[in-house]
Amino acid sequence: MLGWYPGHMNKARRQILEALPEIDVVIEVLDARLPYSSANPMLAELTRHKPVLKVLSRADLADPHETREWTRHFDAQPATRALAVTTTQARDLKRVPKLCHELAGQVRADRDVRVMVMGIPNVGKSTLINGLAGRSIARTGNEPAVTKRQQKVRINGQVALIDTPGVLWPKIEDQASAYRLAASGAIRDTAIDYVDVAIVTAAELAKRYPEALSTRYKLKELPPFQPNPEAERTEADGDPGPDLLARAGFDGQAIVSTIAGKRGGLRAGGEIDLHRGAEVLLHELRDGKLGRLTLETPADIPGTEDEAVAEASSADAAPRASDD
Ligand SMILES: Nc1nc2c(ncn2[C@@H]2O[C@H](COP(=O)(O)OP(=O)(O)OP(=O)(O)O)[C@@H](O)[C@H]2O)c(=O)[nH]1
Repeated sequence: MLGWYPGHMNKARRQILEALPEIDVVIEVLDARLPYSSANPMLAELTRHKPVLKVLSRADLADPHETREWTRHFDAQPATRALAVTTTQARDLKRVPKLCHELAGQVRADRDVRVMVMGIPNVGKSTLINGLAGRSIARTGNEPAVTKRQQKVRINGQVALIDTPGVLWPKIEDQASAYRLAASGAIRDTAIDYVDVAIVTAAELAKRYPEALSTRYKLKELPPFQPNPEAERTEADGDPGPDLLARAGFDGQAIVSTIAGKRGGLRAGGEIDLHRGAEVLLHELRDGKLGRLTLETPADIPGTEDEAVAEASSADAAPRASDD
């Protein structure tokens, strides 16, 4: 999966290491809907543990309660502050220079605090740089990368910002993260089977936000279970494997199937086009049409005590997707 990234990894590492002596504070842009999975696991090591401002972008699409949990979680870490923003809104960015100053500390009182923005593709880095600069200096959207020399721009409040972001690869070594990244649109739709992503996401949403799902798609009754051929698949070709998918099986597939049935995916002869259901669910989720949702909480971070508790309680409770 995602053979694209390793080649870019070295380039990203080189670019960051070159800029590093210049940098006092790192701004790490994360997606507020998946702040764990949209992080790069090597960032702290790569930047030699420089102070970091975690900017949680797309706060407009995330669950405000969970966003508060995440900012609290990050604020409790050493040399770390967090700020949730709608990156496209300049007024949300006003606190950034002050927070960078606080993170840089006294030693930098004699000159500008030097800051570099880093993060995975499409997370909002350029939007943040342009918003902070008050003009368009970094490319946004899907324009191809053009190599150019990094320059510093002075932004409000004695902060000098490197105009080119450090593009890091996303964390893909863990299955749950890969699915969440795919659900959010952060990794290409061709990277993991599209229908699988929708099935796992539907089951997750049924656990975390059953009302949002049932309201949007009027899920009163689920269709009878259809065996999911995808769940039979064995782990191969670096595929994230069937575990999460198999677990998501019943509820996830039933939901995607119901959505397909209601939104133009019912074929002649009564056959259901799951791809259609997947398309509707994933597009609408990404567009915020299901409301403000967060796909993971600090308790979902693997290896935390909280995670063990969360796993146990979700296995006990395991609310059915038909909850209305
Ligand atoms: N709804 C919403 N959309 C945002 C937000 N921040 C960025 N976007 C959108 O997300 C898309 C990607 O933003 P970019 O700033 O280009 O992301 P990037 O990290 O620079 O992307 P790459 O150049 O691929 O590395 C754009 O369409 C932005 O308008 C936000 O806070 N809320």
